Amino acid sequence: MAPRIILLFSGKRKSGKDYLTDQLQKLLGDRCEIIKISQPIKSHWAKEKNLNLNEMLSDSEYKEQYRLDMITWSDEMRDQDYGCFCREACQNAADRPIWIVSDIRRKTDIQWFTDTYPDLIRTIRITADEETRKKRGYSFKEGVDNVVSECDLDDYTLWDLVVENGKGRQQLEEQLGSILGLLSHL
Ligand SMILES: Nc1ncnc2c1ncn2[C@@H]1O[C@H](COP(=O)(O)OP(=O)(O)OP(=O)(O)O)[C@@H](O)[C@H]1O
Ligand SMILES: C[C@@](O)(CCOP(=O)(O)O)CC(=O)O
Repeated sequence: MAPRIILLFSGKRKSGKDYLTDQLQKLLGDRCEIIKISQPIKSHWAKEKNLNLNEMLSDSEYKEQYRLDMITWSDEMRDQDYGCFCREACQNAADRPIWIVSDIRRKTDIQWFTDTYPDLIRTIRITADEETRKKRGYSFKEGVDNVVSECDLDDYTLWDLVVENGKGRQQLEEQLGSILGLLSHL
């Protein structure tokens, strides 16, 4: 079964992309599949450097030591083929009607999904104020927080939905309800 809808989630570090997409998955159960574009990047890096892949995929501090190197390496790969990680992540995804891509970071990510799955794409931006993100473990890092990886979608305005997940956030049920609204035609 090919996906019937693909939700693309974007947001700055510690805005809550993994948190909200995990909660959404709990609600949707086996109707949905979470896809991470960073999965093939982290897998490659974990193999190369003999690292703990599960820790790399979690929200722990562990992955932060390697973020800068992973950005540099993955951008070199994208320069040759901007869709390489999107494609690999989707190839490994289960056949489920709803795909949730939890880490859209670049305009080229949106372009690849829109070109590959026309009409199925909905884009969601998660926002959170800096103070809240800092409480969740964010601290500014040169070469990480001021480069394309974090900033390319700052000036993107065509979101289907923006979900506030900082100080002004609604209850979780309301946040999830607004996202479910994008699936109402299914
Ligand atoms: N609405 C929320 N309520 C409670 N805790 C939250 C909420 N949103 C996020 N968090 C917590 O904040 C931390 C960071 O969130 P999360 O890992 O989802 O961010 P992220 O955007 O995926 O970050 P990164 O880009 O660094 O992977 C996690 O420990 C998560 O549980
Ligand atoms: C290297 C990178 O994929 C790390 C993403 O880690 P995370 O989604 O923040 O867990 C970021 C990027 O692709 O620019």
